[in-house]
Amino acid sequence: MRLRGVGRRYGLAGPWVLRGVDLGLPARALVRIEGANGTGKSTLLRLLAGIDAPTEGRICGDRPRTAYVPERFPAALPFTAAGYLVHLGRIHGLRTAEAAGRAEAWLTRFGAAGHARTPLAELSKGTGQKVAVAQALLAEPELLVLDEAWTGLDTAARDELDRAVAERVAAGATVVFVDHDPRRLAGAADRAYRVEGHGLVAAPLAPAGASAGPRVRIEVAGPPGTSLPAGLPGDPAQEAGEAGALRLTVAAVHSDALLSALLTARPPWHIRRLTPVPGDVAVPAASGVPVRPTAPDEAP
Ligand SMILES: Nc1ncnc2c1ncn2[C@@H]1O[C@H](COP(=O)(O)OP(=O)(O)OP(=O)(O)O)[C@@H](O)[C@H]1O
Repeated sequence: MRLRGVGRRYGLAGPWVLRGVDLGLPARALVRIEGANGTGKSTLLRLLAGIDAPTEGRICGDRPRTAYVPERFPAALPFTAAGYLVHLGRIHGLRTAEAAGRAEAWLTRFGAAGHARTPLAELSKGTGQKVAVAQALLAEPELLVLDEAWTGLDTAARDELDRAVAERVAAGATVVFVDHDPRRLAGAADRAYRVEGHGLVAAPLAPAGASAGPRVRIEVAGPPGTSLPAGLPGDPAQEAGEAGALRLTVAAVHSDALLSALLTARPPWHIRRLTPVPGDVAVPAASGVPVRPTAPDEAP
């Protein structure tokens, strides 16, 4: 999908918010959009998500299966949390039982399973945001558009969303996000753009002075004569490890997806050790990966 010469203004004679925007969205990419307040970030995301149309210009190519987390969640809808997720899952083409299973799984991942039967209107802002994020993730979209989706989430849920984003990208999806925190997924983004002067300009991937985020080292060993699979999540740096092992260094946000890819490779790779890179800030707890590293200095 590609935006060509896209412009958007509100009202017949309103000022242009965006103009002449050209943007291609590659597969398997994490794309950050930044910019000052009111410059048009949400406008751009709504166009990308397909819930708004350009005033001029075109969006070309086949629309990927798309899911979107808006800046404001419409909490007044007459559903329970689980009912809403199943309804959205059905809209995304899932069977009811499958949608219900995914709804339960995502609510559990975000620590909101206890609110499955709570009406949306009675949810706290943070729990409502977990539901908003879950509705987008359960669709396993090819294009995931996140407008300040981390806002209002507790620390554990923010980390979980980081991991879910990395998993989506590892699965080949494109994730486009806006977040007020310049450190959000720093070190993991593949491209960054700033909305400026009604257009898009390339932005540095990690702003000067911002942390590149915690990293982990993973010592792996493959069957003799096997080389590392191509296209691994997080594009890990490689160096020789101990006793014929390979030492991979990757942003911690990609570690779950990387471990999964290695363990499910054919033939599978053996994980010998996982350690945080000294000097980086704390590594988020790994989840959903059927391996526990055995080193005494393993990540928490
Ligand atoms: N539905 C709308 N009708 C009229 N004007 C709108 C509408 N949506 C956005 N705008 C205007 O378009 C401009 C860009 O808004 P937008 O929300 O896209 O910016 P933003 O960069 O996401 O802002 P913020 O950082 O504050 O979230 C603003 O001047 C805003 O008032």
